[in-house]
Amino acid sequence: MSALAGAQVAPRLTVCLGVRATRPRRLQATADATGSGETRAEPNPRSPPPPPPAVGWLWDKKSGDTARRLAEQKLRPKKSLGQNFMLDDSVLAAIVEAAGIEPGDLVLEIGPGTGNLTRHLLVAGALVTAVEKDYALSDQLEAEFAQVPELRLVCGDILRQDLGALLEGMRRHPAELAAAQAAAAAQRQLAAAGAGGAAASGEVAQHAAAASTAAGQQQPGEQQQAGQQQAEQARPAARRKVKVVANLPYYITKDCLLCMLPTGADIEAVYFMLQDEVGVRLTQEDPGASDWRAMNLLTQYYSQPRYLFQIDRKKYLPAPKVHGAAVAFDLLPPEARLHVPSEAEFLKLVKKAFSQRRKVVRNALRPMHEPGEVAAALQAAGLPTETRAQDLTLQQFATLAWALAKGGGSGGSDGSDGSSGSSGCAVDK
Ligand SMILES: C[S@@+](CC[C@H](N)C(=O)[O-])C[C@H]1O[C@@H](n2cnc3c(N)ncnc32)[C@H](O)[C@@H]1O
Repeated sequence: MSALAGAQVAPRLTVCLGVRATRPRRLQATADATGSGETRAEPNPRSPPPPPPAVGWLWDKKSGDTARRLAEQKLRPKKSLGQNFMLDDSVLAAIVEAAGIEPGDLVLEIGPGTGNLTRHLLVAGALVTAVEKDYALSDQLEAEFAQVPELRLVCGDILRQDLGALLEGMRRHPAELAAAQAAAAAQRQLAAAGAGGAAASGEVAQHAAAASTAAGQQQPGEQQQAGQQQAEQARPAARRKVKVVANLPYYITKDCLLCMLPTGADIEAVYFMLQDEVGVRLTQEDPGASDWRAMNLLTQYYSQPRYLFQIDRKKYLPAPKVHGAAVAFDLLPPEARLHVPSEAEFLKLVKKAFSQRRKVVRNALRPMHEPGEVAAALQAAGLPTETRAQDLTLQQFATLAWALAKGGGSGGSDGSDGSSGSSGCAVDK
């Protein structure tokens, strides 16, 4: 049974994890998830068109004013948490547009902060799970979005989450939401039927019970709309991939990428706002530059990175020393990755080759492989024996790995596919 199935209303699910003690989940009653006083699924076909989505009422320019809201709440940006808040709504809108967010999309947001990006995601129709480490901000969000079941808030450190479990929970969200919405609709009907006599309320009560367990039988008009919604949201949920969207605290950029990049089986794409310099470096295609590093190879192995746009540093509060950038990483599912003898050994080989950048590869790979063995493999791969790591493309590294595997070195195939799976930080840092 879903976590919300027993509730007769549509509460927002808050999960508190991390160093602070887990607080009891708060189930807050509301007769109307939109907060507008209207219902979202009117059974009467002559009723006015359906009102805007649940977060519509939250959305206004003023509430998007990050600087004012921080001041009102007496919250100072914390440097230790990489808090550089985005002040420009058009930047947030642009990244949501670039991510192609559509109604029902499952989105993981890292560091929602004041909820400014979160709002854009919700208005685009996403079902958002947001992980915020700052408890002061998290509490604020919790209060503000209490009536918005489309948002699930996790208070904790993204790097300490079990990513696999988090993603699994996100897949259950549409079904839980549909059940909660149906239960809320039933609750409204129950209230409306209060004056309608015992027979009618008996019927509705029966309906409420059914709806609260599995979004079950409903009244005709509502049944159609809720049914459609449920079908759209719940049916493909088991297979639906997640998008990650974040104005990332710069200090966790690399760790977040190491966690997320290998999850192409579960995550479709990652859209990060990060330091411009990092964005430029990670999206360069060819080797040769002094800033071509193991991280470039790893990024290319797991994804197709795309530089989207630069973000002026003055658009952040406080303004950091350097400009930002929006970058997309389209994650490759395991079957679409470059074929290598063993994924784990391949990544070890790349890391080792870059560990002593001044050395040629055949010396840098010691003691993993003897220089003579590497020289022979380089020759077999059609590469000069004086090759340095920063000269090699991903494909050339793969060719070298195959040549070494055939030569029987310790870094060769271990017979496994080396898949790092889809949960947690499986990449060896
Ligand atoms: C750059 S701010 C972005 C805030 C907001 N999304 C915006 O665009 O203005 C980074 C946010 O990530 C939060 N944060 C920092 N470290 C985190 C971590 N390890 N896990 C989750 N959130 C974190 C900060 O508290 C802050 O709210």
